[in-house]
Amino acid sequence: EPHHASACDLGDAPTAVAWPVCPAVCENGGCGDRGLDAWTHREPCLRNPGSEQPICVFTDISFAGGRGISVVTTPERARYLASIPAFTDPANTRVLNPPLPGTPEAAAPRTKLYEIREVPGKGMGVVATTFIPRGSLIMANTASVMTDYRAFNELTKDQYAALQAAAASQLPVAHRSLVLNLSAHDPAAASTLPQPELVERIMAINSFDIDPLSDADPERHYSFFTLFPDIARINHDCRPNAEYLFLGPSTLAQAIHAARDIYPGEEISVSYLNPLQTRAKRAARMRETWGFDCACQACSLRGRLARESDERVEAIGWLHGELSEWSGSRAERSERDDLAMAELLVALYELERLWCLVHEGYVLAALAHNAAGSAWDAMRYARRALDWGVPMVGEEDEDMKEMAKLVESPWGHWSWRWRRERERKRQEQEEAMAKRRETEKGTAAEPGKGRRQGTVKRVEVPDGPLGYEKVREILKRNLEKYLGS
Ligand SMILES: C[S@@+](CC[C@H](N)C(=O)[O-])C[C@H]1O[C@@H](n2cnc3c(N)ncnc32)[C@H](O)[C@@H]1O
Repeated sequence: EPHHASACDLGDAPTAVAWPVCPAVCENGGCGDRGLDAWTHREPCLRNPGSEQPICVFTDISFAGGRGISVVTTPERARYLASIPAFTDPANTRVLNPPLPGTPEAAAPRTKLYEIREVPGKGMGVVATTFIPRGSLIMANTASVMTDYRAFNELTKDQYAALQAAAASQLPVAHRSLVLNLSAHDPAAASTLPQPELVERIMAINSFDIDPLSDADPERHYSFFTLFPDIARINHDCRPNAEYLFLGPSTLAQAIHAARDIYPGEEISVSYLNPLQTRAKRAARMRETWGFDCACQACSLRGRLARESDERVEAIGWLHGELSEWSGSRAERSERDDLAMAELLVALYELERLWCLVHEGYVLAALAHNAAGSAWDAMRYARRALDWGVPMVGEEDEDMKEMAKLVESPWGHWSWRWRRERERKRQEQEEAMAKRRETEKGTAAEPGKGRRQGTVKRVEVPDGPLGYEKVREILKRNLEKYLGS
């Protein structure tokens, strides 16, 4: 049962519906709380019995240069959100978004990278109008409507749909119409469905899972279902030419970067699902979660070409797993095998046209080269990993940070001559143990004895042809295991 009580001091902002307001927001110091004052609207609120906190709609119409944002969440989280740089430093978000349709900014002349228009068989889509080089920022959007997963867990569907509708309706008018015009699959939906149902549908079709609070969040990793309305016009492709990247608490924005060079007239695409799955798995997932059949080039391959693509996807998965492993099983393999596997991995990403993921191959190739003591090759791959990877996953990504360190000094990186170092440490440990045993026996160790005296056992690198054959053999063995045939 939602609480029915009088409103807190919430101003006279228009909402689409008359709302019961939960007094807990005020009782707990909410309305007088400076953290919550940052929000221009703090209603409506709903709370079911057993829930610790109400869930309310918090809107800040001044966010991102007057574009606005609405968040369906608890007062505690709203207070926290209001303290992050996206809110406290307005300069961060002022010029991030494309101008809102119908505003004077939209009419002003400017260089456009894309247009939003009908794409046959897909509804609306985003099409490049100029050459967009790989790595370029294509567009960015601050969040419009964010729904805390807590709302899905603690409220009924009718309740959270009502809050989401209020969230959309409290946005400034040009922004609100941008949101309400998004795809609801059925063009008649906007005029036939009640507002809560329409907004719920728009949110379901167009939103991303975002974790904006990350480490600083007291409850950590609580996701928000988040709408970025311009980005929401980008259609899916299993081999996309662009990738999305959440820019974090500094802006609460999502960015789209080109994963490869994009030419005028090409549709800009992202992948809605993990592209590293076989065609059948991708198709099943697409049907199940999105309700449409993907007709992208990779999904339209036939016969042998389709089988080869699936095999490459499986091989990428296996090679990636093996080359990410830094333990005993890797030590059993030779450095040469690692290098051949890394080269193969990079080639497979390229053949599969997985431009949004190829940096992962470069990362593993850089580490494999460094582990084999080949510093310059390692640096070359690490540079490529950064060049391709940073626009896709950001500088703060752990792999990218690792590559930045490797580029600076391959020799000081943990992966440098990994097998040899591992063996040296193992020997040192053995010698220390032996010495301890000696001492325990009461036999005084002679000076210098038991210490390492340049006796590092080098790992043997087998001679003979560097084996593509051998890698094929390993691959085949493991793929059989993996594929079961
Ligand atoms: C986030 S929206 C993308 C923009 C949408 N086309 C529009 O008109 O606003 C997602 C919806 O677009 C359509 N869509 C996206 N990618 C598609 C594709 N590759 N083929 C067919 N329809 C697609 C589906 O209806 C999907 O539910």
